[in-house]
Amino acid sequence: MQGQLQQLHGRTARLGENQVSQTAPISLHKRYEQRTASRSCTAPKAQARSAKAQAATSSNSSSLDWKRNSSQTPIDQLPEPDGDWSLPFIGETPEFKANHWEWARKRVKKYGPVFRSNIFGSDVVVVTDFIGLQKVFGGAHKLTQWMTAPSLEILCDGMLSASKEKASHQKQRRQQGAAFTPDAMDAYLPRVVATCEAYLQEWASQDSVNLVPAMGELSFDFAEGLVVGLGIQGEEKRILGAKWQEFTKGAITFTLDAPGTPFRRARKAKEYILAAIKDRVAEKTREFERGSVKKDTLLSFFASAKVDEGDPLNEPELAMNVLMFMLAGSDTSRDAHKVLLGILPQLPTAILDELRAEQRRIVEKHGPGYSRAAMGAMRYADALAREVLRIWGPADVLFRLAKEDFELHGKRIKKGSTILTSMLYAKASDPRMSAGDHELQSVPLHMDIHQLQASVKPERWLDPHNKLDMAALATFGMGPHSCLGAPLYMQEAKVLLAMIARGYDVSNATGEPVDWGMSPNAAGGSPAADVFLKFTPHQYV
Ligand code: HEM
Repeated sequence: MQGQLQQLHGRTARLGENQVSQTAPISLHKRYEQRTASRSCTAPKAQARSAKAQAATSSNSSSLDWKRNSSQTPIDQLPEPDGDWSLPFIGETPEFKANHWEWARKRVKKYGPVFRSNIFGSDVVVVTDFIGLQKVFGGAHKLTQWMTAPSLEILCDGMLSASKEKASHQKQRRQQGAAFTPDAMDAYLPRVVATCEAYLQEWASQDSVNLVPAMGELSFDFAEGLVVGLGIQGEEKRILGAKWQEFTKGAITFTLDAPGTPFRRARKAKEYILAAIKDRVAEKTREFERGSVKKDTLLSFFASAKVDEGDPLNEPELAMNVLMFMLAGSDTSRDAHKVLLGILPQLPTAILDELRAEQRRIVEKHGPGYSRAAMGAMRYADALAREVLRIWGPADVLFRLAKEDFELHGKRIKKGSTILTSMLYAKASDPRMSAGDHELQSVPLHMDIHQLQASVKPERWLDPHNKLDMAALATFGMGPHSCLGAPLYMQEAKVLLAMIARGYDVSNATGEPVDWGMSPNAAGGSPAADVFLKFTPHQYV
């Protein structure tokens, strides 16, 4: 399901109709060479330079700050960003897709933290640090406008345009936000627990589990079950899952609506899915009419918020919202769970020991169940899940449109420019994490998934001096459009980690260390080849 709702839940997005993002996969050997290229010791000078350059940087969402022009020079006298957008169509896409870090690193060194490029057939202004992200995302609806691929807009029947204007977006967010409150999270918890239990038991009964397809099934189950709660099983579920794949594969593509095109297949798949959820939506509408609504799914919380706002319940519109929630929550979660579970066999023993020790303390205090209090006490599991998202999070790029001319790092971003925010490079160069090596080697040590001993440090999230919040992950976006589903993903991740820590050993049945590829969304995929895990029951807690 590579073609996901890229802008709603931010993976490497492809822009509209002239998006040709596939490049030839590079060989494993080549990938290794690129990864290790110029990996040398960190220069203290570079460290100091980097820390100084970003001393004022904070990614805390509370400090999201924007000002149209922070320089002394009038905007129309500022220079435009440097860079190369002379190559039309393919532009720098192959280099970007092959190795996002290296592509950004070279250009930041040459042009500074904001430069221009041509990616996926569009001229873009690239923003690569947290100062820039704060301005671009914090300035939503004023300096910048949310954007997505035309194919997706059409498939969602124009509903995504609500995200573009302040008033409609705020209203939409209020209503959608009702599905992610702490009370809503409590309502979903039993289903999350039951789903994780069932999958872990099933995986333990198998000789080995193919990581990526298994996480695809799990995430689809989470998405379908928590959003709409169809309660389907067997063949019916298999067909719906297949239709879902067709829909998401064709959601970001050329808008050519002809027989056999991905867009036509996606449109047909969408109609099938909407028909499948129609009855459940109608049932929910009747519950409202009877005044006996059972709040147990995202749909029910969202519909209640609409009623509270005095909006009449319209079944087709509810169904489209269900589709959007599922779209937002499935592939991103699959990719995040894939890394969370895939790295377990390679994690330093001390981390696994601490995870189990925390679960022992929690069970002693709260009992074996998964209550709100028990979930709240899982601070180490929470920190580990964040750390994995930080290192190899699904969203490494988001796009925005400049609504008006504004200044960034002394450059003029012109109204109408497409802005590509590199969340991956912003994290790589985050002075709270990087020792400066992001300037010297393509993958900085603090984000190197192939060197977990050095990169994974859950404790950095537990030290209040670091002042890290979810925005520091960048992977959930920042500012007014930031991910509403983050608490739901974190709940799933914590339950999975807790159950594994209490009762399973996870080993790599492939026999070789996992090759995660060049970056989370690099051409060639991540992981670069099938990974098989073995789940062995072991009563630790
Ligand atoms: C690891 C999992 C996830 C990741 C990495 C992720 C990432 C993101 C990102 C980056 C955005 C911001 C997009 C932008 O600014 O253009 C976003 C928005 C959103 N996400 Fe997620 N997401 C995840 C899971 C979920 C889940 C499980 C749901 C719900 C079922 C969800 C619902 C949403 C919604 C509704 C928005 C739109 C917010 C708005 O525009 O106001 N996400 N997500």
